[in-house]
Parts: sequence; structure tokens; C-alpha cells
Amino acid sequence: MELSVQAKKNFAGFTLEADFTVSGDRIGIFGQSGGGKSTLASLIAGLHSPDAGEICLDGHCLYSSRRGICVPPEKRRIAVVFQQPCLFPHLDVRSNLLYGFKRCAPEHRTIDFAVLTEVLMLDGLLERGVNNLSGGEKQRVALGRAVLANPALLLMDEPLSALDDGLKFQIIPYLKSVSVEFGIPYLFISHSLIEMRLMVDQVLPVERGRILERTTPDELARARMGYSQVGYINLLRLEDPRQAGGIHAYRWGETELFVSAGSVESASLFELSSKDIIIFKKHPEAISARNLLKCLVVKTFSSGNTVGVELACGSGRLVSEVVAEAAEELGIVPGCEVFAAIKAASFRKLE
Ligand SMILES: Nc1ncnc2c1ncn2[C@@H]1O[C@H](COP(=O)(O)OP(=O)(O)OP(=O)(O)O)[C@@H](O)[C@H]1O
Repeated sequence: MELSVQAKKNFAGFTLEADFTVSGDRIGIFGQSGGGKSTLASLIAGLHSPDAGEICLDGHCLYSSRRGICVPPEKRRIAVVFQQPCLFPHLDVRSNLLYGFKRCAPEHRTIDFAVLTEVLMLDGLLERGVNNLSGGEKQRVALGRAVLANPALLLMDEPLSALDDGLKFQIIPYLKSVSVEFGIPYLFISHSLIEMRLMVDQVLPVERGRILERTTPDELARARMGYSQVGYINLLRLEDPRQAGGIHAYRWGETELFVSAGSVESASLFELSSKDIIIFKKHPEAISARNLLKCLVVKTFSSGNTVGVELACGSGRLVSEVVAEAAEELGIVPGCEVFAAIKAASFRKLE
């Protein structure tokens, strides 16, 4: 997918100015509340018109003030999924889904209904009224309906914000798999950096109506580390859990990690803040932290007043954070060996 936007939109007290071209299948628009993300999305989808400019998707002009073009929303082949799933309350799941087909020109009706409902795990719910669904199930129906329209672009505006963490991280694999399975590129809008890192390959940060330089979600997380109270969030998929005393032991590549949260049932995604990893230059004799990992410093980077230290622990990577003076005093430079201590309680289970 290639999207180019040169557009200006003025509201009283707010101006959005966008000038970018992106290509790729999983693109994020990230920024704090009020920055202009939804305004940008509405210009792309055609829900609002720019004051001036040009918007093109895959070489087709959707809007051009100069050429007097403004393709109506239903003709843009852009499906939108909002924060709150807007389903028809009087229709069951099947009829809500099939509404997507109706929005689709016959020549584009190529998405296989049975395959889609299987990918989204909706096949057991088709006869159910949508009022009897959980929030996550409703959002999967909204997504299915959008996908059945076989759009050239799926535009998701904060689709996970209304869900609690457990559901959110369960839904993310569905969101990604429909894109892969049916070859539908998406633009994913969120103010959550973790969602960005799990959902997209490239990010356009939006700040006070301006679109900043494109980056990767991980680079963005590193750049913001020193300015964030939560630091850089390491995302670890831990596997093969087992009970170990009162806590749990998980396999992380070649390493075993001890974690207070969790269960013995299945692999899970955990977060671990860069602030919760303590670096020792020498082996500490006796510490209370349950995890002590021998690591190699791969890279260091600055962010605010802190230094990010990228550590290789076998095939796994972690980012720790130390104040600049500590990094200098300890001589933490790429290539040196260190020990990383992590308390079992520092891991937070996401799914
Ligand atoms: N129709 C409108 N009329 C007037 N002002 C508007 C309109 N739509 C948005 N705005 C203003 O434009 C600014 C950007 O809003 P927008 O919804 O695009 O931000 P956002 O980044 O999506 O925020 P959030 O994450 O809170 O949804 C805000 O100051 C908002 O009040």
C-alpha cells in the first residue's frame, strides 16, 4: 500500500498539517490525545474534507483541491474500525458480518466468509445477537465486517482502547492475522506505544497537528525512554511455564526466568520496564532478586538524562536503563560483560 497525504485542515484553535508518503502494510499513527490522529484518519477515510491538499492511495487520487476531486467515503475502498464497535443491535453476528459484503462492489467480493470467521474465531457465534457478546467479541465482529468489504486499506482508530488489557492482547493476533491472511494493509491509530510495537512496522508520530518523521515503534520507544515514567518496556514472550516454589519458572530462549505473576497453563506475553533491570559490573555475591543473568552489552544509547543499555542474554535482548553518571562510572560500553538482576515481581503479565 502506498499512501500520500498533503493536506491542511483548520478547526477553531487547531490546525492539522500533513505532508507525507508511506508505503507498507502495517503502518501506525501514534500520538497523545488531541494531537490530530483522528482528524488525519477522517481526512483519509473521507469523513471530513481537507481545506486544501491532495490524498492518494495506491496511485488513485481520493482528494485534490487543485483538481476538484473528492471521492465519497463509500467509494474509497477504505474500511474503518472505531474504538467502539458500531454494530447493528437488531441483527445477529452473521447479518452484521454480511453487511460488509453489501458495502463491497461485486468484483471485490473475494473474501471467503468461512475462512474469515474461522480466523477471527467467530464461527461458533454466528447466530448470536450482538448484544450478547463480550467487548472483545464485538470488536472481532466489527473487524470481520470491515474485512468482508475487502478494502484497499483498513483504518483502525484506537480499536483496542475500550478493552481491558487481557482482551486487548488476545485481540492483537486476530488483527494481525486478518491482514496477513487476506492481504489487507492497515493503518493503525493509537496513543499506546505497546500496541504500536505489537501491531506495526513503521510509525508516523503526530504531535500538535504535525506529522513527524517516520520511525520504527522500537526506535520511538527507545527515544522516549528517558522522558517516560515507565521507561522502555521490554516485551518478552515466555514459554513452558512450571511451578517453582511459590512462583513460576518460564523458558526465555536458552534462559530460565523466575516470575511471580503468571500461571502454569501456557506461554504468555510479559512486560518488564528498563527501570527494573539492575546492572552489576561484577557478579554480586548475594542478592534477593530471583533472576541474575550474565549478559553482553550490545549497544548503548542516550535518552533524556539516562542511558539505555541493550543487553544480549543468549538469543534474547533486553533494554536496561541507567543514569548517565552510573554508565560512565561502571564503564558500561558495547562489548563488556555485565550481570543483570531482575526481581520476579517486576514482570507484568499482559495476556
Ligand atoms: N469537528 C471538529 N470541530 C472542531 N474541532 C475539532 C473537530 N474534530 C477535532 N477537533 C479538534 O482537533 C484537535 C485534534 O483532535 P483529534 O480527535 O484529531 O485528536 P486525536 O489525536 O485523535 O485525539 P484522541 O487520541 O483524544 O482521540 C482537538 O483539539 C479537537 O478538539
